[in-house]
Amino acid sequence: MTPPTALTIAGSDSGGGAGIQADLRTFFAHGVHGLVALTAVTVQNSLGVQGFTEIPADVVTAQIKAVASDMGVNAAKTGMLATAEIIRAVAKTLDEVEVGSLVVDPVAASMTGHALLREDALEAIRTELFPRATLITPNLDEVRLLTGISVVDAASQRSAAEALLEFGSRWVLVKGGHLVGTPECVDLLTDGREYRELSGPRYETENTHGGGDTMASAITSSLAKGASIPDAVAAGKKFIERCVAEGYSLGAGVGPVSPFWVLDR
Ligand SMILES: Nc1ncnc2c1ncn2[C@@H]1O[C@H](COP(=O)(O)OP(=O)(O)OP(=O)(O)O)[C@@H](O)[C@H]1O
Ligand SMILES: Cc1ncc(COP(=O)(O)O)c(N)n1
Repeated sequence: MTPPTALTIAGSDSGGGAGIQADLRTFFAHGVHGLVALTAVTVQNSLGVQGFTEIPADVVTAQIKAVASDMGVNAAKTGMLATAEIIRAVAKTLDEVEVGSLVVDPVAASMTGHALLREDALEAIRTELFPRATLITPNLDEVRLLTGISVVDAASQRSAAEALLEFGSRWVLVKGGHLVGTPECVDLLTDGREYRELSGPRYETENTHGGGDTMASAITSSLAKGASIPDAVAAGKKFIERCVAEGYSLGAGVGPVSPFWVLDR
């Protein structure tokens, strides 16, 4: 039987733990066929990002059109988009093709603090992509960059989610992984009417590289299969929790989260 399809519009991680590599292994783990529009080639390993080269915007557009026109896209997600020019091209192309739901993970930097977005690009994400998104999934660093709000507790997490909704996405998921010192990892999902706190244990681990990408692509996989946003996010939270719990050391720095546990099911 032909599986559902999900498209990732994102960068490559030579270390294989984040970016399109994380997305493709997550799509595979969900029984979803992964399609790719590559935006950038990064040079990175467990110690960080040494640099990146972006793909020309017209080539990003052509990749999206090629797969959307022929294979169909049940759901799409964006990750590292590198430049304002690529963001504008992606936004325009998404208006011209059918992609079902769109999850925008506003990747601005690697967890090691290296910029993955040129300076003028954040504004383009806010104005060009958020209004087209079914769901946006910022982490707390991205929330601060996008809204100026520092999330320190449940109240500021809620204020930040409300500020983010103003940019025009249907739903916002404010991920709480970076709120250290709490025994639980709480993510807040809202569309401005419904507020759902998704809470789970915080695992003591260094190996969380690719966690954001894996979460967003798990959600995108469920959307590709026809789930609602609340159901897709709840399933994504369960999936990433297990992937964080089973993250492994690789290299001298931060290891990746692991979707390999699905192979034992
Ligand atoms: N130590 C942890 N234990 C359990 N769950 C975690 C942990 N760290 C993050 N998570 C969960 O993983 C998901 C990704 O969260 P996070 O806020 O870390 O995003 P991110 O910064 O985009 O990810 P990363 O930068 O690691 O790729 C969220 O659902 C979060 O609650
Ligand atoms: C190509 C690419 N995309 C996204 C990330 C973010 O992932 P992380 O925050 O885990 O470093 C990354 N490091 N590389």
